[in-house]
Amino acid sequence: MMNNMRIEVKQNMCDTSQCKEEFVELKDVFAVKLKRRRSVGQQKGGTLLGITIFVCMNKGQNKFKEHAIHLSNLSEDHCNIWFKHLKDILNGFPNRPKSLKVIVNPHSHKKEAKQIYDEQVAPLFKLADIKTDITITEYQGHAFSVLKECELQEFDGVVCVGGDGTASEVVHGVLLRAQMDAGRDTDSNFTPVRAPLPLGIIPAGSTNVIAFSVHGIKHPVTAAMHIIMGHHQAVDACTFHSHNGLLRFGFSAMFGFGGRTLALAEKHRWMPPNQRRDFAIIKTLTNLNMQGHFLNVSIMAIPCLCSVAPRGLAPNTRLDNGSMVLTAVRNTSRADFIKHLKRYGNLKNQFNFPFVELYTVQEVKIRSRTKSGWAEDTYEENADFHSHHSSVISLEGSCPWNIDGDLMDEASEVHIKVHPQLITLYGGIFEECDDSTVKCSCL
Ligand SMILES: Nc1ncnc2c1ncn2[C@@H]1O[C@H](COP(=O)(O)OP(=O)(O)OP(=O)(O)O)[C@@H](O)[C@H]1O
Repeated sequence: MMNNMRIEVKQNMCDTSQCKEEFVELKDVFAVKLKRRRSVGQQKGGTLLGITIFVCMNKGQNKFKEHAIHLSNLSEDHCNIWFKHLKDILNGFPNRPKSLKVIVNPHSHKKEAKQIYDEQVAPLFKLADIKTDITITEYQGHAFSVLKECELQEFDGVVCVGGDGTASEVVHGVLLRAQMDAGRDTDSNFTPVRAPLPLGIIPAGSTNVIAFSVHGIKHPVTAAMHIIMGHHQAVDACTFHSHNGLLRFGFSAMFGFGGRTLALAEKHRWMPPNQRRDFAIIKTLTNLNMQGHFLNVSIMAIPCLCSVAPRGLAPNTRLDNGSMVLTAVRNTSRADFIKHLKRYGNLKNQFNFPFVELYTVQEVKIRSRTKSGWAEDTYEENADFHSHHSSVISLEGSCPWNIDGDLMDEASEVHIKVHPQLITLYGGIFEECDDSTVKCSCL
C-alpha cells in the first residue's frame, strides 16, 4: 500500500510559463525536513520556507544518489502536518535501520576510510535520523573483538567501512557471535544459525570484492543508500574448517597463485595499492611453481566482482543460489596461465581451456601435499572430484590461503561448506554489469 503512494510535484519553470509535473514514490523517500532560512550562525528558528524531501535516486548502472526536492509553503501549520505525516510513513518501513553499529578501519587502502565515512556516509545517516555507535579500529582483530562482546541487540544492523580484509573480519565476527549466542559448537560439523542483523559494507579498501559483488559497483554513497533504504540481500556464506575446528566464516578462498599473490602484496604494503597488486602478480607469475598438480584452486560462493574482473572471478554463481563454484587450474605453461588470467578482464570465456576445470559444489575438502607425501595418511585415492555436492581436491606445496582477501596460515586440510543465505547484506544488484572490458596493466 505504502509503496503505491506518491507525491505529485508541480514546478513552475522560471523562464517559461510551462508547468512541469513530476511524481515521487514514497518508497524512494528516505528523509523529510522543514526548510527554514537562517542567518549565519543561527541554530534554531528562522523563516519557514516549506518542506524538503530527500529521495534515493537510481542513476543507472547500479549507482544510487540522494536528491533533494523542495516544496515551498509558508504556512507553519500546513508544513507541520505534512512533515509529521511523512515522518510517520517513513517510520513504517520495517527494514530501514534506526540504529547502527559502525566499524571503520582507518588503515584501509590509502588510509581514507575515516574521511569517506565522515564526508560521504555520516551526513546521509544523519539526514535519515539513523543513530550510530562508531568504533575506529586500532589493530587487526579489533573489529572481531568488538563484535564478540558488544550489546548487538541495541542495533538494527552492523556497518563496516574498509576493504575486503575488514569486511571479512566483520562477517566472521557477526556470524561467530550468532553461533555463540545460539550455543552452537563451532568445532563440530554443525549447522550454523543465520546472523540476526544485516550487515552493510561501505567500500573503502583496495579491491572491495565483497562490496562490488553485492552492490554491482564500488561506490560508498550507493552502499550507504542501500543501508538507509533497508535493501536486504540474502547471501550464501561458507564455513572453513581444519582438523582443529572452525577456522572462519567467509565467502571465497584461493589457494596456490591467489594465496601467494596476496601474501606477497601484504609484505609490500608500503607500495601504493595498484602498484602493489601488479608487482605481486608479476613476481608470483615469475616464480610460478610448475611442479604441483594445480596452479590455483578457487572456491567462491559469491561472484567476486572486482575492477580486474568486472563480470566476477566466479561469474557463474549467484549471491544466494546455495552453491559454490570451484575452479581448478591444472599445471600448465606460464603463457597459457597468463592467457587464462587475461580473460577475466575481457568477454572471452576464461574457463574454456583444457587445463581449467569448473564445478558447482556444496562442499569441498582441499588437502595439500608435502614433498614427502600427503599431509594426511587417510588420503582417499581418486577422490570424487566430479560430484556436484562434495569433492576432495589435493594440491602439492605450501602456501597461505587467501580467504576473502585475508591471509590465513596454511592448514594441511581445509573443509569448505556452503550454507545457503546465512547472512543478510544491505544491497542488491539491479542491473547486470555492462560488457565493459578492463585492462590489468600488469598482464
Ligand atoms: N588500526 C589498524 N591498524 C592496522 N591494521 C588494521 C587496523 N584496523 C584494521 N586493520 C586490518 O587491516 C587489514 C587491511 O584492511 P582492509 O582490508 O580494510 O584494506 P585493504 O587491504 O586496503 O583493502 P582490500 O582488502 O579490499 O584490498 C584488515 O585485515 C584489518 O584487520
